[in-house]
Amino acid sequence: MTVTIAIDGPAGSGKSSVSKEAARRLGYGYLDTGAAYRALAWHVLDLGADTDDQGRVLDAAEEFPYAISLDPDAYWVRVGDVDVTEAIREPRVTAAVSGVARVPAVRERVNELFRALVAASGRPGVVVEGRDITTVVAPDAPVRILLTAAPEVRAARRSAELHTHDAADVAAALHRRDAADSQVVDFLTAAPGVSVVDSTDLDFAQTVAAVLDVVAAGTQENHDGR
Ligand SMILES: Nc1ncnc2c1ncn2[C@@H]1O[C@H](COP(=O)(O)OP(=O)(O)OP(=O)(O)O)[C@@H](O)[C@H]1O
Ligand SMILES: Nc1ccn([C@@H]2O[C@H](COP(=O)(O)O)[C@@H](O)[C@H]2O)c(=O)n1
Repeated sequence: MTVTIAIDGPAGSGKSSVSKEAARRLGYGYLDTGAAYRALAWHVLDLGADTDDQGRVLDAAEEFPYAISLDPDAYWVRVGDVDVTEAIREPRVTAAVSGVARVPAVRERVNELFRALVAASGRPGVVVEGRDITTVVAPDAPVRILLTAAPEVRAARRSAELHTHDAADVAAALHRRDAADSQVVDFLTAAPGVSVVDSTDLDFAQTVAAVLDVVAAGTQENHDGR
């Protein structure tokens, strides 16, 4: 059976970069669940529809030819024949994604897809990151982590990444998205049994090491049957 390492957290907390590196070190797959919501938002926009129109979003989700790589060294995302790996990070998609993610029937569909992708991964384990992995997608995972950092630190990291954009605009967009997303799922407080890794005062390497420590403890505990 494939081991699931579940990691949740707010925008810019380091989920993707830290999960990808942890997956490499463990020899596991890496599943970015936010990419499915982003790709669906891209698809709805590509169809010329409004991402706030729940009926159109659901229709689009039913005809959604989505594919994603679970290889942490060869990451790609596709909708049909189109490689959308870069396009789903564009600000217009980021601004629209919360509208798509708040449709309950869409969430049920993609959650089934995530579980199927993990089961079919052919890897000993998969690091799955998102917002509701520890609570909804894989509440029974042997390792569940809430990766967090102070809001101003997350905003600064994201704006260092998007250095062509105004820092205040980047911070405002990040906080707006967290506010919208947290109305749908709670990724700001750890559910019972979920370990918190706070990277506010950690650099990237220290954060990866902290996550791997939790993984080692959790998988050992599971192995011992505790
Ligand atoms: N501990 C850390 N110290 C310094 N920089 C970090 C740390 N963790 C992550 N970063 C950097 O912060 C930025 C945001 O990280 P990342 O994209 O992984 O966050 P995320 O939680 O996946 O965000 P989103 O949910 O918006 O996709 C990246 O540039 C990443 O390299
Ligand atoms: N498990 C998840 C993962 C993501 N979302 C939504 O997708 C958006 C993009 O996620 P990123 O991790 O790529 O930033 C995010 O803002 C959420 O709206 C989700 O609902 N559940």
